Amino acid sequence: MIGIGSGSTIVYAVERLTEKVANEQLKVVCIPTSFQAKQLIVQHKLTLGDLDAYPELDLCIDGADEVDLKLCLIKGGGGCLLQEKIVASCAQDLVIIADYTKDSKRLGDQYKKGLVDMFCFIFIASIITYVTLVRGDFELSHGENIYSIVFMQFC
Ligand SMILES: O=C[C@H](O)[C@H](O)[C@H](O)COP(=O)(O)O
Repeated sequence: MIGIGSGSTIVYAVERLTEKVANEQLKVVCIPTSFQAKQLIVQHKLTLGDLDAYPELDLCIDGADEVDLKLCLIKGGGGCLLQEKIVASCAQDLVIIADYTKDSKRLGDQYKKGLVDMFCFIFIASIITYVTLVRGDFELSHGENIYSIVFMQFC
């Protein structure tokens, strides 16, 4: 069981993994850290899994946005903030692949962006609480990534 990270660097690792799986007839299940990682796994015809079925991973491979002298990292520049940390936390080992462009004396010297992960279910739960308290009853419906709130009554 291997966690597969996101970004541009991980693509090389997935290509190599695909060759190894084919050449050595390995049985490997890949758990994605993002939608991009899921697509990468599917494109390479690797076996796709998830944490529900495989909560314990042998390894997780990922990239990084910046790496300092003590090997501390900035990650998540591609927006895979929470999911990649959850997948990595389920793995016995985490392998980070980074080239010299990610090298930094002090974190933040190179990578200056700040990102916030907004998880729909948390967002929606907050809206439900707020709206119930302030505005009264409503109906909530949702599709894959689309949420809509129909208010039954306005105060
Ligand atoms: O959210 C994205 C992930 O943390 C990536 O691993 C990180 O941004 C590095 O991506 P790249 O290999 O494209 O530099």
